[in-house]
Amino acid sequence: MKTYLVGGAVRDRLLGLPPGDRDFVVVGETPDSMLAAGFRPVGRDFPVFLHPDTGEEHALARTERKSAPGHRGFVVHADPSVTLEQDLERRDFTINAIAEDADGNLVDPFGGVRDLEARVLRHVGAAFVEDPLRVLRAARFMARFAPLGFRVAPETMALMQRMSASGELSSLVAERVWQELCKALAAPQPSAFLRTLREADALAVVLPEVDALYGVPQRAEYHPEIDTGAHQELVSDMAARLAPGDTVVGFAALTHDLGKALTPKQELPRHIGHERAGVAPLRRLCERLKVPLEHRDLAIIACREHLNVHRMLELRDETVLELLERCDAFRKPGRIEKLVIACEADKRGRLGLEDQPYPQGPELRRLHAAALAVNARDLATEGLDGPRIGQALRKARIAAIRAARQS
Ligand SMILES: Nc1ccn([C@@H]2O[C@H](COP(=O)(O)OP(=O)(O)OP(=O)(O)O)[C@@H](O)[C@H]2O)c(=O)n1
Repeated sequence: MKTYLVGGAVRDRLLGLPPGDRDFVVVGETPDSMLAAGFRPVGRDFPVFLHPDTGEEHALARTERKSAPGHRGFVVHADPSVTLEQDLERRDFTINAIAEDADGNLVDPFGGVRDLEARVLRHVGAAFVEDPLRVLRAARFMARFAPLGFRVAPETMALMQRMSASGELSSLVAERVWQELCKALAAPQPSAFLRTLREADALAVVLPEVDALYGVPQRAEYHPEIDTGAHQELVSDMAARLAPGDTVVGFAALTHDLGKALTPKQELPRHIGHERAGVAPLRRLCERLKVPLEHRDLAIIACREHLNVHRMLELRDETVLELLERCDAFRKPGRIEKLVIACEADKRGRLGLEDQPYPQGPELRRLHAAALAVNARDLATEGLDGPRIGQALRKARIAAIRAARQS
């Protein structure tokens, strides 16, 4: 059986990055011969099989990689006469179209190694347009590789712009768009995802709520020299630095200021009420992309509460308790930590404040712990019951917060 390692595993090893999943391409086989060799099929539309021992994915060489409406992946036709080169020719980027045989020899007909060395993301050929998701893939590869010095080749960017103009991006299914956004948020530089999509005229199609922040001025005392769009880029990169790989924090950081596109664009914008105004566009985005509940819930809390967290040190004890209650922190303990990191990214994602500490974080955690130390069971043993327990619990928790503040 002629089997080659392809795609991300070869690319990442050549870049000296830690190896991820290994994908293989198999030449000259049919679904029946794969089954006869003990491989297990994956799904119905994909001629992909799992190795009986390693469980690694082996795809039959194919000449079509179209995404079809309603399909999560490709509609493909396996054909044993398809050569390795024909398969590689239909792939997205030259750096993803390098194959390696079992002896470690590279097969690189489209100059992938040269482009890796030159740090260029270049499409392989005309088949690039077969899958509009590739515009988003380019952007998420930039989120990962821009810190290594990568740029998109001008001819590839021109092609991406034509793909955006064709209107095909709006046919992408939500799950595929969300998956690329998530991979970008898990990468070291999510801002490169946003910038690449903007340059390709695609951000307004796939994330119009995020795109709407560009051109909206920031509050003068923050950084008047950049707009709200640039602020969300800085905040997203800071979140990736503070919580690497945490897409729940990353999504909250990205979307916390969506309301600023809706608050009046005065000469000295103060964006009063943007934290409440942002919830509606955020919910719309989450519904459209079928964002998982964990991501959605934290993003809504961060959107609504980020100003309260910033003001935390000045808040009254009652207001601190309300903030903690609104965060649902008593039921989901990890959430307060993530909220604090998203808010810290907001604060430190401002020019000149990158290395400043964020005292609200440790303080909020400390008060949260003090409030949590009081529980309803303690009060029940004091003979209280029913609605009076709720009131007493509130009072006792406010007292605990007050005591912790003074200690
Ligand atoms: N729309 C797509 C999706 C995938 N591929 C090809 O299939 C390979 C595997 O895809 P995937 O696992 O999504 O990406 P990787 O490149 O492996 O990157 P990573 O694992 O880092 O996500 C890619 O390298 C690329 O050659 C493609 O050409 N077009």
